[in-house]
Amino acid sequence: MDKLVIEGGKPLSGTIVIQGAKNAALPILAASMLVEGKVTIDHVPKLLDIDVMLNILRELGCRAEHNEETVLLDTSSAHSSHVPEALMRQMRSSIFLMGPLLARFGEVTIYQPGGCAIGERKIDLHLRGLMALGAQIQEEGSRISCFAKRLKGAEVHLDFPSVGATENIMMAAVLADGFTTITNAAREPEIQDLQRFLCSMGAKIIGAGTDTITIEGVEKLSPSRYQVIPDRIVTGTVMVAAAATRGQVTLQNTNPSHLTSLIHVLRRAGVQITVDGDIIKVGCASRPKAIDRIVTSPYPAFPTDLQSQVMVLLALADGVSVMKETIFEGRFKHVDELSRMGSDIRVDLNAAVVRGVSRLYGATVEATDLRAGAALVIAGLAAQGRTVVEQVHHIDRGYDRIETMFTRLGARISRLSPLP
Ligand SMILES: CC(=O)N[C@H]1[C@@H](OP(=O)(O)OP(=O)(O)OC[C@H]2O[C@@H](n3ccc(=O)[nH]c3=O)[C@H](O)[C@@H]2O)O[C@H](CO)[C@@H](O)[C@@H]1O
Ligand SMILES: C=C(OP(=O)(O)O)C(=O)O
Repeated sequence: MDKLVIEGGKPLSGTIVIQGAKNAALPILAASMLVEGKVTIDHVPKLLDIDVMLNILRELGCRAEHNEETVLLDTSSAHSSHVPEALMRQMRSSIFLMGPLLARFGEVTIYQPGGCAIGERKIDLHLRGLMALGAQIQEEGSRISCFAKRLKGAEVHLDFPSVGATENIMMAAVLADGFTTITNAAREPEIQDLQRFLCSMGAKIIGAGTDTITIEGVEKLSPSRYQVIPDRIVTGTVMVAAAATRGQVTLQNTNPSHLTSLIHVLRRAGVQITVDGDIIKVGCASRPKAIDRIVTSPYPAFPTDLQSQVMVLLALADGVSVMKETIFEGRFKHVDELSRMGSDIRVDLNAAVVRGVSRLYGATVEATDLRAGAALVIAGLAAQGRTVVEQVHHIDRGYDRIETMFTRLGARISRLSPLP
């Protein structure tokens, strides 16, 4: 298992170009199964989760290459609608194959998806959405089989604005007969990106980015070339790292409008942020200020995927902050690890009370999930002394060589891999 070794205490400085968004690229790659032919997707980051998605697509019979940041897919040779359990279990996003395979083949067999242990993460909203479109679903243990000769447009109301369920239902409805309306849909930028990709192939969808999405089913889609949006969570991670190390960083290829809630929080903490087109500049010369209340909620509110990273900044802030996590019940696992580094954080149910300390100290810590791991890297960069972050494979799910990214900004960070 790889480890990251960080010699902390050095302010980050320099310029960085932000990678394409994992959470946009994954559903877009799955949605490519809706079309027969050659699809090109640009700005796809080199990540473990992307490798898993491409392996699943190959297993289904597609040809897939990932050169630099471009994925070339040929879906015309796809012959299977059965995703093997071992691949399903490698990540949560394997669930995105359900809607497209059902729409294309009239049947799909999948298994309960795997992924980081950040909560129970049911898939009931995905299944109920597909049933509303006319799918018959059989569940036997972790195996889930769905059938529908042709899906039929319907009104689907989500009890909770689930990102993945919204995307799965959109993808299934694109080739359904008639109109589908999704109400209480999630509004994340990645959903808008999926709509743009599907429309580039000839789908008829409006409303992504609002809570009502309307899809008019079409007979067939045509292959296209598409570029995914910048990763707002990686952007946010670098912004917080710049602030926590009291550095000065310029981020290129960002979409600041996707980060309004984070920018607001960082400015309240006293971090200087300037925005110019797709460039964000972050600077922090003095100790950040505490923030009395941050609550994670669906977009456009503060994202759960940045909760752990911002907690590191607040752990170093002047005063007491409170962070409430409302999306995933198991997303405070970084707290125990941060306490090894000298933080003072108490968790009470879904709230963390963070008493800022003037300094964190290097320690050996474990990345328990993707964003918890990113938070520990930020803590290591800001801390005095050496930090070793273990279980780096979690971080590799979402960051394209995080050590290279931070080395470019002057950090002293390297990866230790076990000898083969
Ligand atoms: C690949 C991707 O885009 N991942 C993101 C996506 O995950 P994901 O799509 O899995 O997140 P959801 O929005 O679906 O989940 C939010 C909440 O709804 C619950 N739920 C979800 C589906 C369902 O059928 N039943 C149910 O109860 C989940 O357990 C969770 O408590 O949105 C999350 C919330 O912004 C982000 O943290 C993830 O980074
Ligand atoms: C939780 C995340 O991703 P996933 O839904 O793929 O587990 C994340 O990106 O922080």
